[in-house]
Amino acid sequence: MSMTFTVHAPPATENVLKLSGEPEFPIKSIDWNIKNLDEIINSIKHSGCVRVKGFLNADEIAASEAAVRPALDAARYSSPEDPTKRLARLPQHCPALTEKILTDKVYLGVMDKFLTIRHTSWLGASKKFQTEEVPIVAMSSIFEVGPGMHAQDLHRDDSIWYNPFPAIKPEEYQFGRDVSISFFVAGTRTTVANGATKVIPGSHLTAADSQPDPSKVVDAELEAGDAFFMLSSCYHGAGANSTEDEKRLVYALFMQKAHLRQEENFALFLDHDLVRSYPIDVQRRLGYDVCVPNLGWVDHASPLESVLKQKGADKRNMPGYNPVEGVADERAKHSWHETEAKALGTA
Ligand SMILES: O=C(O)CCC(=O)C(=O)O
Ligand SMILES: [Fe+2]
Repeated sequence: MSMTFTVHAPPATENVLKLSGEPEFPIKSIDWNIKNLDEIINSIKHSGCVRVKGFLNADEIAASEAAVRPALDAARYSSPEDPTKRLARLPQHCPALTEKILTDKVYLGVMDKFLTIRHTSWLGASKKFQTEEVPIVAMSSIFEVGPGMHAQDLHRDDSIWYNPFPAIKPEEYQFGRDVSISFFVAGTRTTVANGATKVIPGSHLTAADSQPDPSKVVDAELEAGDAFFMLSSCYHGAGANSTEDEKRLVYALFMQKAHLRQEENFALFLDHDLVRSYPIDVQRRLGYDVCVPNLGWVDHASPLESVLKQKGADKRNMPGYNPVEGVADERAKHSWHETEAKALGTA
């Protein structure tokens, strides 16, 4: 969640956990190139966050910055007290980075593991009806934090979804508890001095309404090109940029469960031709498909078909709301374009 706070966080006691040997909730650093995702997934389950090394190579770091630089330079600070530039719409400002992230096997593998939703219900007494949906993008952001920027208050990015969760022990963590994962990619090196994100590892295990303990804050410093996964229930906040002249550039692309309202309202703003220029699976992840069985439709069809006019893109078994085999209705015998679109004169 993008937040600008004028109230300063209480002074943080940095890295206190490191004083007594191995911290209970370490922020592990894991190579992007790993074959098996378990280490990343288990680290996130346990500590709430993990650093992943080398997500972008030097060329990709430079190309991403070149893509966003004109818009960043044109943006203004909202006030002298807030020397941070924040751009929304990463899919518009930086399509190559957006596509790289949204097709990356590690990114999707982690997101799908924590945020896939499953549901069972019944149609009548005999037809069991099971659905499953992968997560979609929650929000995107490009932020460049300038010298003099104050620290953010510690916060949870997922408070926007009213998710109520009780306090648990690390071994009690169940997939499904979290509704969103925050994901940052460092465009420049992030350090304590230039305001690297401050995180309370392990705070995802505390109850939703519990206060953060600033004495447990750890600095999640990153090299340029590194990425940082963090459960959105983890308390965190930008550090203060106390440098004379360093700007901290970070890209964010968060994911959320697909049945919740998207944090960033892409559909009301992104140009349809821009969205269509992405591979269809990326379009789905951007939220331009229905969440099965039937959430988010337009004209009773997936927006991929009815809005973006991509014939045959509706991935559901049937275009009408009737996803159970053997209970087809009349509409299900035809594709959306053969029926509704013709009637509307849009086919
Ligand atoms: O600047 C950062 O490192 C974190 C920003 C953040 O947490 C937010 O804007 O919600
Ligand atoms: Fe945040």
